[in-house]
Amino acid sequence: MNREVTVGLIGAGVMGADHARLLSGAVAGARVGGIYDVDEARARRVAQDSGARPLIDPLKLIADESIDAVLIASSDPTHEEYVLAAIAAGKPVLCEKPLAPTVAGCQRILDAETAYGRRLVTVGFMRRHDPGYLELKRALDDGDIGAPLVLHCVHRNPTNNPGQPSSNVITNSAVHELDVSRWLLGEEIVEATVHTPRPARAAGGTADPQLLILRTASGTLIDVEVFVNAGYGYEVRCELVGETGTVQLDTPSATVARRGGGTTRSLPMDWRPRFAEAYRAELQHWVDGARRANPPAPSPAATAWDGYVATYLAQACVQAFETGGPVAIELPNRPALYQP
Ligand SMILES: NC(=O)c1ccc[n+]([C@@H]2O[C@H](COP(=O)([O-])OP(=O)(O)OC[C@H]3O[C@@H](n4cnc5c(N)ncnc54)[C@H](O)[C@@H]3O)[C@@H](O)[C@H]2O)c1
Ligand SMILES: O[C@H]1[C@H](O)[C@@H](O)[C@H](O)[C@@H](O)[C@H]1O
Repeated sequence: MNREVTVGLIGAGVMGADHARLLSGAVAGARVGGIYDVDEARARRVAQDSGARPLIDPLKLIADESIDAVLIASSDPTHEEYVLAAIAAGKPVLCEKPLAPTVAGCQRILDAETAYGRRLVTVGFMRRHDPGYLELKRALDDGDIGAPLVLHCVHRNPTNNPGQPSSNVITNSAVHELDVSRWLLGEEIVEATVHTPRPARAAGGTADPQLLILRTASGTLIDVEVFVNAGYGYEVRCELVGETGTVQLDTPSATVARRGGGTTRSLPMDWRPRFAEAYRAELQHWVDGARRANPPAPSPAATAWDGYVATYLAQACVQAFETGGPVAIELPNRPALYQP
């Protein structure tokens, strides 16, 4: 296929609406053809804005002949059913993270894709397309800072479902660091411990913040402070410490104000402005892949295997949170379809 890719979108909430906006105005070679959301009014609104058709049956939308590729941005527990339907229809599918919230759900997706015999699934771990993270990876891979020793990560949201189960802080939020750390370092995480301070009052009973300490196979240590009810803004930090230097993400800010004897860099209040370029690049990369029979390699994009591993690691961290102890992690063998 070398023509325009017609995308079927499932989920028209915050992310679905943003993806529809990008596909319609900032990504070349794609259009949104149909949209489904259980909330019909939302689907209608986003469909109107992007010139798509609102549909009332998600499985028919996925199977529809006019739909070339499927984008899933519905809530976490609904991903599996839609990804499996896209694989059954033989269509490329970009699924927002997490691939599925349980390891068993991710396994069913791996089994279906392996039986299909070709990779169709991409997982929306968009940080792999962020210019800052790409530069960190380049610096490490080119030997600019020597061998990696420690990766410091901070992931803060102003507010995020106060009172949600404490495990969600890991499976829905820290899962980004679990994915991006193994991608950056190019090796697997083999041990996890989770520490919690006194919970923030704004978290409404959720254990938040949480401090994840992870160890990789070669002995690099990763610390992740994830604090999703931090109040003040949306912020993601990352510093990689190597044997001969360090490299750190800068927090992009459109302006710096100087007044009253100080400087102020503004922070966004959610992920969309912070990762705007990452979302755009992720979608462009996915659309380019869907248009060609053989997508360009190597690719930073996360496969179903990466989605499986992220959920596997998240579950190990939940176990570490619940037991208070270190949890040793041994991944199953990577199926042949996902060998590099
Ligand atoms: N990559 C990222 O940075 C990022 C950022 C935010 C959210 N996400 C992920 O994107 C997904 C959507 O998050 P959001 O922030 O847009 O949430 P949201 O609550 O704004 O939107 C979710 C939408 O899914 C719809 N929905 C619920 N059940 C459905 C079903 N069975 N079928 C179809 N639609 C259904 C809801 O009506 C809602 O409109 C989640 O999986 C989330 O984890 C990823
Ligand atoms: O679903 C969102 C999204 O993945 C964001 O990137 C993350 O910062 C939030 O914590 C999470 O709730």
